[in-house]
Amino acid sequence: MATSLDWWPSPAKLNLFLHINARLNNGYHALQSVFQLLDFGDKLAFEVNTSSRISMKTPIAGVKDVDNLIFRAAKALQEASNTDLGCDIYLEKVLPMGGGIGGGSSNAATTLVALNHLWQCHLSIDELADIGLSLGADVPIFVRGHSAFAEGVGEQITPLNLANKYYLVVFPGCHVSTGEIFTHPNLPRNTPKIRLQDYEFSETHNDCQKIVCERYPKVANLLHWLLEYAPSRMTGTGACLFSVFDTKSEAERVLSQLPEECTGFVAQGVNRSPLYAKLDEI
Ligand SMILES: C[C@@](CO)(OP(=O)(O)O)[C@H](O)COP(=O)(O)OP(=O)(O)OC[C@H]1O[C@@H](n2ccc(N)nc2=O)[C@H](O)[C@@H]1O
Ligand SMILES: Nc1ncnc2c1ncn2[C@@H]1O[C@H](COP(=O)(O)OP(=O)(O)O)[C@@H](O)[C@H]1O
Repeated sequence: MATSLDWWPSPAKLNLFLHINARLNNGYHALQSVFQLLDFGDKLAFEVNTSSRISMKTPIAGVKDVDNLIFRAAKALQEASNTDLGCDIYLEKVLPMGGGIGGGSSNAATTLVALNHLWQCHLSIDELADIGLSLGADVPIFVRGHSAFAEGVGEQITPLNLANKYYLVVFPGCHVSTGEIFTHPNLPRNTPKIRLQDYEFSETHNDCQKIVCERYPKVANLLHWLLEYAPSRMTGTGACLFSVFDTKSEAERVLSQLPEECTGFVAQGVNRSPLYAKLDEI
């Protein structure tokens, strides 16, 4: 690995709630959710070359480079901007994959925003968000870089200023496929829409949680355990769970007592993505 790489943050998100309002004709589902960005995540570094070659220097085990959302994002930007430039890409992965904390989508967004700057493509945020949506429903949120209320399949976004709570995020040690949950016959699919101004954590829920708990006892047991300490819920389609705290020390105390088979981290909720704090520094 090169000696001094310039790292770009790729933060995690939580779905503080997830209501499924309808099944759409294309098989997707209309949702409402609050996306809370966190001050914790993966890191990416890019070394620009003039050969137009895009190369993953730190491949992800089990994910082919052509399927890696980072590679796909770089390729999509190369095509959209007509640049002749390429890059070597380094990834420091800390977020569990398929955990509902958006690691892959965030990696794609960081790649789009960083390379737009490094390749001097001058695409607007709207253009980057459109490219992002073609890669995954959650990518536009990370491109726009603000905690948000989301509707539709996640593309209708209203930025939000949320209280900067501390979150204990726990990975129960099992992966849940998003497709598996959305195709389940018993998934609730007609939760009435709420108005953004009526949003309160305690008045909302995650429509995927019951099915995931039924199919994955590890998730159910861990949720039961966490609820003894703090308000707790599943994020996205799982399998990660989170608990909400007012102070970092309370969250860290519960982290230190986690059952052995789980891993977790404590992060603060942030309204603005650390990705944009990095851009500001440049
Ligand atoms: C529901 C969320 C909330 O954050 O779950 P997580 O993936 O984070 O757990 C996401 O929007 C997920 O987005 P993403 O993970 O990009 O999903 P995609 O790859 O686009 O879709 C995987 C599959 O899930 C189903 N799907 C996904 C999103 C959606 N709004 N309706 C769906 O029915 C479709 O069957 C699709 O084929
Ligand atoms: N750079 C990447 N990081 C994580 N996952 C990726 C990446 N590229 C492709 N994937 C694929 O996307 C899937 C979902 O990943 P991720 O976004 O981390 O989970 P989730 O959508 O549940 O939050 C992974 O299981 C993996 O197969």
